Formats: sequence, structure tokens, C-alpha cells
Amino acid sequence: MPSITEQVMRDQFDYLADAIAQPLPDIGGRTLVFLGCGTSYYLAQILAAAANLAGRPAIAAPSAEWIQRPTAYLADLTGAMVIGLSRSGMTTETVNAMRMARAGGLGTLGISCAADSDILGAAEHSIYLPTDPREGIVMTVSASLMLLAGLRLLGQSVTAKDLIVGKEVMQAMQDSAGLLKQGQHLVYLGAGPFFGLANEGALKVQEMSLSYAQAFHPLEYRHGPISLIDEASLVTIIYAPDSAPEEALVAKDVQAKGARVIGLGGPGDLTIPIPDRGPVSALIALPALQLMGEMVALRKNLNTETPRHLSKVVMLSEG
Ligand SMILES: N[C@@H]1[C@@H](O)[C@H](O)[C@@H](COP(=O)(O)O)O[C@@H]1O
Repeated sequence: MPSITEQVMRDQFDYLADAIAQPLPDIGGRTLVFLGCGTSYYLAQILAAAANLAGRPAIAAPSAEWIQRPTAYLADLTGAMVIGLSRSGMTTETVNAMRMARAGGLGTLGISCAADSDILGAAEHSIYLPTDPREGIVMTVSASLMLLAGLRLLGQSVTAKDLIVGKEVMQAMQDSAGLLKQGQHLVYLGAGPFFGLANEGALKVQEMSLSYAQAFHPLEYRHGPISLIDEASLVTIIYAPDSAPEEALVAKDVQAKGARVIGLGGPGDLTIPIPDRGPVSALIALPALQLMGEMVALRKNLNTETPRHLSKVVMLSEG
């Protein structure tokens, strides 16, 4: 019988189908600042890249960084719209960043999966995305829901077909079971909008399976980190269609040094085809990376319902 975490991952497509046509606020033409913590920050990275690719200036920053030093990220804040992502809507740094932005006269939009949460109350505009109540500490369906809403906000249309393909890609990830081994060094590589996705793949497998994982831009990996590659390495590459030939060379390079490769949208020991849907491909691939985290955890006999040292919300105590 699948674990609850796996069941929630598999059922996420029903929640996504419900959210696919949800009305969203108009965010105008301002510079966008996407903020979040943990998974929500990595979604921010994907969305900022997607916005820039669509001709819309945007940055992503961890909420805590934005509170402390916004001008280290954006010199001129005039007219910016700050978009805070938070499943719980209660993460202290993200809520405070939203309050600070609003007090400073910036536009604010909160995206959350918790109705009546602080972030939704703090922002001028809000998007509430009902999520699966069975979702545990590790964020899965909510991450996909916030990514879906963010992509749609940027004018990307996500279709029912995209969700079907996402389900197929997740199913295909099952075939990676033969590549998973104890004590593996896990690496996730992705370019452009897929860099945030690589970060999220690495975070997921760390949270779920207590495995050491790293994420890099594909061609950056050869500039030092490749020294760690050996027979115990499993490298997952989310191929960007416009740089896939170069990324395939990285795959060959790490394979020659003993690593096995999972290629999402490109060559590897296991290749999982992904259609070229621009940044929407990040949403198509996300559930598969979540499933991979669960598969690695199961191999280590870990229960992902109770991940070590983690809680669903991290709040900084007062004083
Ligand atoms: N362990 C969780 C992470 O998994 C999550 O990504 C982060 C952001 O949570 P939220 O989106 O609710 O702000 O909080 C905690 O750190």
C-alpha cells in the first residue's frame, strides 16, 4: 500500500485540476519580487526566471534576506510588487516581509494554501489555494498549487494536458528505482527556470530521506563540484531545451566518472521525456521529483510523515 505522502503526491493532480482556472488578481506591469522560505523560496526562483523570460523584470529572494537587506537584491524598489509565497501563510520571515513591503508603499500579493493566514491578511492582494488536508510536514501538493498559480499569474496557460503529462512523468519516475542505492550522493542540475526546480528536488530528497544533496546550474557543476562524483553518485538533470546539447555533455562527463544519470527531458541512464512547454515544464516535472524523494526515503526505511528535525511551519519566537 502506498504511504500517505505518496498518496497525497498522486492525488495532487485533482487539486491542480481544480485550480487550473481559478480567477487571479491583476498584478499590473510592475517589477516583481518573489519571496519565500524553503520550498516556497525555490518556487520564487522558478517564477522570477519565468517572469524575466516573459519580458517582465523580476527577482527572487529568501524572505529573511529581503527583510534585512532588500537593496542587496534590488537597488531601486520604486513601484515594485512583492509576491510572498507561503503554504502555511504563517512563516515569520515571509509574513514580516509582506508587512514591511506594504508599510513601505510597495504592492503586495500573498499566495497561500491556508485560508485566513497572516500572509493573506498582510497583503493588499491575495490568492488562496485550497490544498489536501492530508499533506504532511514535507510540502508537495501545496508547492505544485503555488507554482501553478504563479505561472498563471505571469500569463502562462497551464492546460489539462499538462497535468496528464505531469502524471505520466511522475509514473515514469518509478523506473528510477533500479538506480537508487544506499548511501548515494545526490545531485540535481537545472538551468534557467529549472534551477529553482533543481534546488527543490535537492531540498525534497534531503527533507524526506536525510540524504546529502546538492543543486547546481548544469555547466557550473563541472567547475569544482564534479570532484565529488564517483560510483555512488546519482545525478538528476532537468534539461532546458535551449541548452540541452551542452547539458548532455555534462551527463556524459559525470557518467564517465562513474555516476548514474536520470535525464528529465534529455539523455541519461534513465530518460524521462518532458515536452518543451517553457517554464510550465517545471510544474510538469515537480511531482516526479517529489516522488523521487519518497522513493529514496523508502529505500532507507524512513517514514516521510515524521521527517527528522522538521516542522510544518517555522516561526521565530519573539524577543
Ligand atoms: N520545513 C518547512 C519547509 O518544508 C517549507 O518549505 C518552509 C516554508 O513554509 P511556508 O511555505 O509555509 O512558508 O517551512 C519549513 O521550513
